[in-house]
Amino acid sequence: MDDDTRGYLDEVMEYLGLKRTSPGPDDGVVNEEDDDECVGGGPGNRVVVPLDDETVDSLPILPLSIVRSPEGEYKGRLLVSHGGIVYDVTEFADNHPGGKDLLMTSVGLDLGHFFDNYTVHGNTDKAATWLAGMAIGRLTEEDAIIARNGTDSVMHVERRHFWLSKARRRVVFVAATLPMWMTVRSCVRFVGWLVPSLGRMLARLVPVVVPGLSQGAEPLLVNDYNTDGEGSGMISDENVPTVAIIGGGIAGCGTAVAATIGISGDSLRGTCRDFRQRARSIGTSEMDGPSRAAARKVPGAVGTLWAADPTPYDGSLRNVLKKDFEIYEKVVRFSDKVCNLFTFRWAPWRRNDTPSMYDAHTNLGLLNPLNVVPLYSLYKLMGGSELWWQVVFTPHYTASFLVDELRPFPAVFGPLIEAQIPLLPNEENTRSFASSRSDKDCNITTCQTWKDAGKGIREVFRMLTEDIDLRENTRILNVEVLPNGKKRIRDEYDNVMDVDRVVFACPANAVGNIHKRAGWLANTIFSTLVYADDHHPDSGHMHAVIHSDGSVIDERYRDDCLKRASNIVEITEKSDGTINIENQYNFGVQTPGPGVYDLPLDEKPVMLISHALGEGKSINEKLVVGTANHARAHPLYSGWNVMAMLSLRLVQGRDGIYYCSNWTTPGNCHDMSFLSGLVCAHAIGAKYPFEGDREAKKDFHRLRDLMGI
Ligand code: HEM
Repeated sequence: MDDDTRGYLDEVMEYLGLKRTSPGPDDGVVNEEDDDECVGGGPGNRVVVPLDDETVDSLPILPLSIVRSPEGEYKGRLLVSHGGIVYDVTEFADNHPGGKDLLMTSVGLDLGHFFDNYTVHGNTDKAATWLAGMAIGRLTEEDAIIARNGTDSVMHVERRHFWLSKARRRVVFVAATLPMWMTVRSCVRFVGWLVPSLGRMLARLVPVVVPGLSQGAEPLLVNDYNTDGEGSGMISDENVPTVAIIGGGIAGCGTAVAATIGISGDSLRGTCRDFRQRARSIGTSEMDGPSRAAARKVPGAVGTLWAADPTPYDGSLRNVLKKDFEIYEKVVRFSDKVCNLFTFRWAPWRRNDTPSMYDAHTNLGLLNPLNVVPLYSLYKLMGGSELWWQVVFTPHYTASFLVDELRPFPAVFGPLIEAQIPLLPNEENTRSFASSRSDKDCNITTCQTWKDAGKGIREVFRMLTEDIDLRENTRILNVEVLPNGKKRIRDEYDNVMDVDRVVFACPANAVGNIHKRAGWLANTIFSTLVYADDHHPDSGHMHAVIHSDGSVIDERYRDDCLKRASNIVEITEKSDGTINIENQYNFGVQTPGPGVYDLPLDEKPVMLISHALGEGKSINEKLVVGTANHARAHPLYSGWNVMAMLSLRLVQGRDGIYYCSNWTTPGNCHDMSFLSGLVCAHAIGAKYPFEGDREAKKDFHRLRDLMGI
């Protein structure tokens, strides 16, 4: 890799918040230092707790059976082990930045597996030093090995689902009562419209939030902050209304931009404070470029597929698995018809509406059974083969969502995703044409804007965070509601700030430990959300390697793929009979920054982000720029998550606290997350900033409807 390319990759890495690190467990990087242990403190380091020999020797030896007590609790204490030392994490559980639910997953188990797969723990020395203060005993050498070897992803997933199923039992109850609460809210709003003071009083009596009327759920108005008493609308600097946004991903930026740009005159104005928990979410790896190739090496499904190109050719999987493609097409058509029926797409006033990701769950769409019936079940019911699902559907969309468990995706998802990242390309969802760069170019309709993404991402982030008091890499410890209605925010450096509204734009589990008084209902919702890592915590799709080693692509397709594919997916059968989905994001095509985009195709440097390398493959360590970890980045689009997302309206705005982010939307895309931020800002009093675009505004209102605010 030449210096320019390395410099550019470094810049992209820094910008995306990715780290130059040691790799994850299964990422195939040939790295002599892989086994070296170092104390937590650098990005991606293994977590080694700083306990000296004397302290370790003074710890009592405990039998493994104590750590591994049923459900992990020993006499009400939560115990874990790590490197042969036993830690009591009972008090820490309520302060764990990743949330109590995730920590509970590890109780009774060894932390090595968790720290390897949630590499955030090695980014600083916090986890290591905090653990040091919690050591209470040690295991014998044999027990330490048993503990480590006995903690794997199977055990992890089992435990995680034990806690998830507890939350699910509760959320079913909440979701079942949702229609009743929605009726109550509407009645109270109607009363509030007639007699505002009576509406406010009633809103205080019901246990769910009524937008605009419950305490804290009213929009902030400039006049409330008018200090000169003359009604001139002037705001003094001290008295300006403030909003704290916790989480600096695309959703947090959405709130920020609307709260600063979209607000003028008659509504909220003023500073907006963004506590960036991490600089991770902006521009992560969901970018889709012009097209995507897949080479499959699984018996019965040998062939290739240019996903955006329907043209039949010898060896195309469209021919090899023709029957399954036809079945899938029928499923999509069926789902489309049912969804259209519920969403009134057939009605004259909706005929010109553009397709929308938000439609499915709005208005009567809520009653559509395909919101909860999985697409997979319909496909299987209609005779589709497991092979096609594993070799075509899952890899194709894993490359988009970085979620390799797609069976829970609801059937409404079929037509929605076909409109955007089609497996069944046609004239409406794909354009195929000769571009100035290649006569073979195929473009997926939604993906053309990415051509300038390298430059664009920087510019977009700068613009979104303009005029904002930005605190990067600052953890928020606590949000407390004060008697005067203000929210007091305390960060890890003991800074304290009182604000009028708070917007959480971070992963669901993390909210609970920051907002300790969120209440039973909110906590039930936070606990229900299921993410990709809850199914496959150690799969290669949680760990990315950024590099320029083109040899990882089968040489038969290498040149073509590097020039024109946004993703390259290779599916192989592993020696244990399971299927491996290797995914390379081709950054050379996806986010070619200034100076790279315009290069002739055969002069472009190789810029790849690899996931789940196939057996026997490796990446030359010298060509590696860094790694990334996707834990807690990708919620699943599942019936459970839809239930939680729809129920969230019952707590949105309580005490002036709102929630946005991917888990508050039906799906997992940057545009939805961004819009969720705008929706929260709007509930707080900001105007929708893109008034001119009618279709976009319709989607904004659809998402408002879904989020219930
Ligand atoms: C009991 C031992 C654990 C300790 C001492 C611990 C400690 C920490 C610390 C210090 C952080 C913040 C890191 C930073 O700011 O640099 C963190 C974040 C996190 N932890 Fe843990 N952790 C533990 C267990 C777990 C487990 C078992 C999981 C997953 C199953 C987990 C998942 C997470 C996640 C996802 C975050 C990131 C939260 C966010 O940024 O939104 N942790 N943990």
